[in-house]
Amino acid sequence: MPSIFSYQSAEVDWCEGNFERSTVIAEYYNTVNGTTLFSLLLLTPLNFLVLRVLGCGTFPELQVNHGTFIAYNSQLLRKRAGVRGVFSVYFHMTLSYMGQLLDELSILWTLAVAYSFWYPRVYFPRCIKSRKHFFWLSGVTTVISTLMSFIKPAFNAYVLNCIAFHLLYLTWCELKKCNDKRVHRVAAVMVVWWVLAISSWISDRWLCGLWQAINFPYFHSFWHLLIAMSLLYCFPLVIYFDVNYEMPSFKPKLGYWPSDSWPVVVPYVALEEPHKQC
Ligand SMILES: CCCCCCCC/C=C\CCCCCCCC(=O)N[C@@H](CO)[C@H](O)/C=C/CCCCCCCCCCCCC
Ligand SMILES: [Ca+2]
Ligand SMILES: [Zn+2]
Repeated sequence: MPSIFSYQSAEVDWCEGNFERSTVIAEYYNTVNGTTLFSLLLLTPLNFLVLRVLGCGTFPELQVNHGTFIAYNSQLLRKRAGVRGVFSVYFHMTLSYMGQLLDELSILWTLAVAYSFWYPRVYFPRCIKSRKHFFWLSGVTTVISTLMSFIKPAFNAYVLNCIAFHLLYLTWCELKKCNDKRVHRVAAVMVVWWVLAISSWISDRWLCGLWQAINFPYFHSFWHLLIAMSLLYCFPLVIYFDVNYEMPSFKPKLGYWPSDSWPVVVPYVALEEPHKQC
């Protein structure tokens, strides 16, 4: 009976050929590209710097508290996503059962933390009266989901991917109430990257025979890059709406680094004088 740590003991094997480029790395390109989530960590200090230079200068009395708060939120989101990248790399390097579970459970728990902290109160179920109650609901749901994930691990990734549809619905609800064109642009770009990402993920799982026939089985490695780009636009949106709900006296503004005119930009949250648009 192979150990749960054994190479290729996972219930899932991606399209890329195994051990083609290394004797210790099962899926070379999936492993290398699995590190893209770390890149999100590198962008956090930039976001913090921008908040201090462009945003919080107008609220010197809160420079430490408020700028740190938003940067902290953004950093927490990106740090959780960055740590996630470790398990994805281990999973593709070994294709082990433990690697698969660590990868999927870390996504589940990262989503649980993100929902617990940043799910808008206006969408709480009627029976939930406070953020503390929502924490408990999220915790219980996550523990039950964790136990259920051992039943049929091959289904876990499909269930996790369905959470993106709920995020799309939340985004749509928020955009209906918001007339800030920059928010709509960031949301649109986030969705485009996600559509490309999920198309690559599904393509790798369901059309592997076709891609192997033309010797191009790399769509899952594209998924890692594309979902990281989608998250890069998702995080500032989450922080933007969180500030609107939780700090109504401030007006967050989405900025683009290096500048609006560049074709590929890094979105960030800055602070503006307090007046409402969304
Ligand atoms: C108010 C709620 C705020 C939620 C903010 C969203 C926080 C997202 C945090 C973590 C998601 C990490 C997803 C990256 C997965 C990388 C690892 C990976 O690729 N694993 C695969 C195997 O290598 C595995 O097959 C994939 C499993 C499913 C991933 C499910 C991701 C769902 C969430 C995606 C969020 C996209 C944002 C855009 C939504 C339109
Ligand atoms: Ca493979
Ligand atoms: Zn992967």
